[in-house]
Amino acid sequence: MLQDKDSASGWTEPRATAVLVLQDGTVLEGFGIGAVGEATGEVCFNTAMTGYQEILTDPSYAGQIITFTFPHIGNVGTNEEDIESVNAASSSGVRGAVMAATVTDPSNWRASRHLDAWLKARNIVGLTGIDTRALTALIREKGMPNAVIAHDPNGAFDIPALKAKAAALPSMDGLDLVPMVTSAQRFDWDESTWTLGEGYGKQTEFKHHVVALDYGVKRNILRLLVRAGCKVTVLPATATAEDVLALKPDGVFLSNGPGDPAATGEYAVPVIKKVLEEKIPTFGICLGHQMMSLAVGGKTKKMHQGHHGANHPVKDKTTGKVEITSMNHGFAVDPDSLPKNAVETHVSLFDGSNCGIALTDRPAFSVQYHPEASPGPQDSHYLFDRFVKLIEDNKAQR
Ligand SMILES: NC(=O)CC[C@H](N)C(=O)O
Repeated sequence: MLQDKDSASGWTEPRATAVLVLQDGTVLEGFGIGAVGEATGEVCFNTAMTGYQEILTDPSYAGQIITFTFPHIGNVGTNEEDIESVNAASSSGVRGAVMAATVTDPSNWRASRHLDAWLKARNIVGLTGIDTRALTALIREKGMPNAVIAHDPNGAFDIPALKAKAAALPSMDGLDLVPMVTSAQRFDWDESTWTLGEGYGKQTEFKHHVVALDYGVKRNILRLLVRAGCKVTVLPATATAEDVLALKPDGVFLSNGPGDPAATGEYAVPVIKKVLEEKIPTFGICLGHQMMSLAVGGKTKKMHQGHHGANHPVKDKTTGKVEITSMNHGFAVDPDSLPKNAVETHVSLFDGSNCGIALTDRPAFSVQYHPEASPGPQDSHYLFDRFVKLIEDNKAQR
């Protein structure tokens, strides 16, 4: 895509204004959108056909560049509501966005901003106009590569330097990225600060108090906990077991988040172990699920291409029901590593990987997927009721 004038016809091929340079030296040239500059990360593909704004604000994507397999991204613009990060810290998630088609002007009654301006404001470097099918095929074959994404309106790229930079990036294996996105301090989640949808009316009376350990929590999880009747206190990922217990919670929620669960587990697992020892009802999602598994002695492993999409069928082995779920994970719990007191409750019908556990000797369970993300659309919301039931049963026993 170099600028090259054909003097006979006067035709000019446009100059590339953005590039994606993979660790293996592959260079993909296209057009820049969003933030100008360079960003680095692990490239994963997301197959969701809707929800790009939720995806781009999910703190679990910290340290990653997303390539969308759906070609038309951005055509409904962006709005003030479909945001999953909960504060300034957690909004520094995804590093880059790769899209097939040129982003058109927004056409939607909810749109308040063009994706271009919105990406700029969130410091996300974007690239359009590349063959995302080929990139996805490459990821399927070779696994998720590290890469540098660069956007320069003048198209001046030092390709050898970018290649060297991409090749030198550390693997996601072993990276604790939670400090980038966790809340700096404790706060009580207040629904009224957000524009609420139907059924999400402001709660003024709460039946239960839940402490949410924030490893990069998504907003809709907090909203659904509130809708289920819980007052939610959010604690930073570095909170100690004493910090949690001092609040005398009826339940503890372990959030989703970025990076390698084993790395974050170094400081989070002792806290989770203590919470489980105290028999406090506990519910974990995604990174929370992985770290609950680590806390009972299980192991996690890096996946080849991960699961990122909104059409993943999961079977609840306790009811036999299949739900269509949203997923975003690059690590998975090894079911063979689980101890006897951790029963596998959910499995992926795509590849049989573990999607959930329940403890037999503690009021605790967790899932690998995102029950709050509603692709089913509400197939998995029952998990929030399951959590509240655990809390209620636990209260009744005391
Ligand atoms: N969404 C998440 O919580 C992701 C968990 C973890 N970072 C993974 O990639 O597997």
